[in-house]
Amino acid sequence: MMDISTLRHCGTPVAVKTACRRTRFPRHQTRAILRQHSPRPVAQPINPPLLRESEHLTAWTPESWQQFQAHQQPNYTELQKVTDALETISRLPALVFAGECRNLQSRLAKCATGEAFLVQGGDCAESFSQFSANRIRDSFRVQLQMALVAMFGGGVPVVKVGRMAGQFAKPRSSDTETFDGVELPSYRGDIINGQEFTAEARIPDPARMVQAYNQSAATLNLLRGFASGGYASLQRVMKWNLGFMDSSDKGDAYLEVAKRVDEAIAFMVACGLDENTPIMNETEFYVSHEALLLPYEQALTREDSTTGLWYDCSGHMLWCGERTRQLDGAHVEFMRGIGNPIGVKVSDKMDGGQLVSLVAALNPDNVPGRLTVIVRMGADKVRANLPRLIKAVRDSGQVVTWVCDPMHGNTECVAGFKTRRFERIRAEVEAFFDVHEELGSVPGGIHLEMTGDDVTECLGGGASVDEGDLDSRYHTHCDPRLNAEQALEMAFYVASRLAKRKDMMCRLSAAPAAPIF
Ligand SMILES: O=C[C@H](O)[C@H](O)COP(=O)(O)O
Ligand SMILES: C=C(OP(=O)(O)O)C(=O)O
Repeated sequence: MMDISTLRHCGTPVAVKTACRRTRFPRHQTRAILRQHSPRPVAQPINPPLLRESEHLTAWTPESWQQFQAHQQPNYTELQKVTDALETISRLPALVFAGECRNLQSRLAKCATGEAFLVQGGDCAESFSQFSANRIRDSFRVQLQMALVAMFGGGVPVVKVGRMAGQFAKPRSSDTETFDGVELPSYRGDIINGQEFTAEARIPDPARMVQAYNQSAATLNLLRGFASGGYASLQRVMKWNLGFMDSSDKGDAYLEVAKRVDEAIAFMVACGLDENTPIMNETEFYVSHEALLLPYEQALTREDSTTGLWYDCSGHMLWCGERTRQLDGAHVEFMRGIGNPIGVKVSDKMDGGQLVSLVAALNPDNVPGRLTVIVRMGADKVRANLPRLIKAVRDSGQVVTWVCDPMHGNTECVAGFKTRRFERIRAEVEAFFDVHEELGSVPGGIHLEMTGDDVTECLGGGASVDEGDLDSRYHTHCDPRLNAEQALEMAFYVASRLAKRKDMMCRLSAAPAAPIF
């Protein structure tokens, strides 16, 4: 894999140019590589005025967010019940360990440099009614398949992070929903209120936080079992295919990859590889969710006895949504103080200066892997808007992991259903890779709303879900998810782009080094 150290063999910018010419790189890619690797001032301090703007972010405690405006929070009416639920949760065990969060952060640092790739996916909104071991298994299984496809095809390690075991709270565009002339408070996720369209269900119920905690604990328990108990063993890759994909194109394509992996493993075993090593039988799987419901997140924030840092132990990675990422808001205040790796969602509404300020507030020590910027702009907007964000962050010397969420900017309403077209989703991923290729920056991962179920929520793809199919298996509690086949199709596309990137880097590193003198 090409990284800065391999490029050093190419020597000066002139030598890089020569190497690029020898390997017949298109001119724009040569320019991009030069930009990436020519000497540049070491991390400049962020604009002083921006630093001054965020000076209020100094003393942090797990509850300091309460002094700032918190958007998208429920209006609980029974305050004693809120206190009781939060007290209960704060006495319950942490769901994740700080050491696991640190491991994930080091993996995400590799995604920032192109030495690994993040595949983050799962439900838009986990729900109490659809909670089942089979669903957890199927979601985990399709994420394993995607990782295998991306790793085998793209030649990079894949970091697997589920939107699972805590993805219960939803930010909404409007506080109310109207149906048949009846207006009710919006559904905000099962951790807050019920999806049924009745006045009673829509009342925020604090006891739901305890139920969400319990469901997260059970989900995580099962995921840990699958990850380390043999289910994820590389010798089972042929068995990961989901039954309903047996006769599909993508299912067949997956089996082809699995067969080749199987053959490669047989060869390595013949060479003396020990089949019983953990690397063959276990996998790392992390969980993440949007840290939206701040009282719940605070109740799970614990001091790590090893480092003295505070970790939000509700999940390994937490992110701040597009609607709650205000620099002077409560969510940013909360997120800046936790030790977990964190993410921030960013649309085309973000400008370069704002992003630089936000990154500085959330990752003032510029720690690689600490901050993932999850870009969600819509297929049409990425080419026009992402370059200025990448350049602003790069010029300020900040290190972030760039990830593409091709779901949230591509939602539309068709035949009364919120849906997304696979072709638009893929177009956004394509634009994301293209922009990074042009700028010489690193596409670090993908973030998807997806499920292991055979749902019909997103249109198109090889599975050819069309408008008439939407109402047949539309089960999401909030936004439309890719079904297993569509998710796998996306993994094949990502693998092709990773392979292209790797090939580009290899050709460059293989070019004869220019003479040093
Ligand atoms: O998942 C993201 C948001 O919660 C969701 O897109 C909001 O949907 P809305 O615009 O229908 O409120
Ligand atoms: C609400 C979400 O995304 P965004 O903040 O990007 O709208 C989400 O990922 O669930």
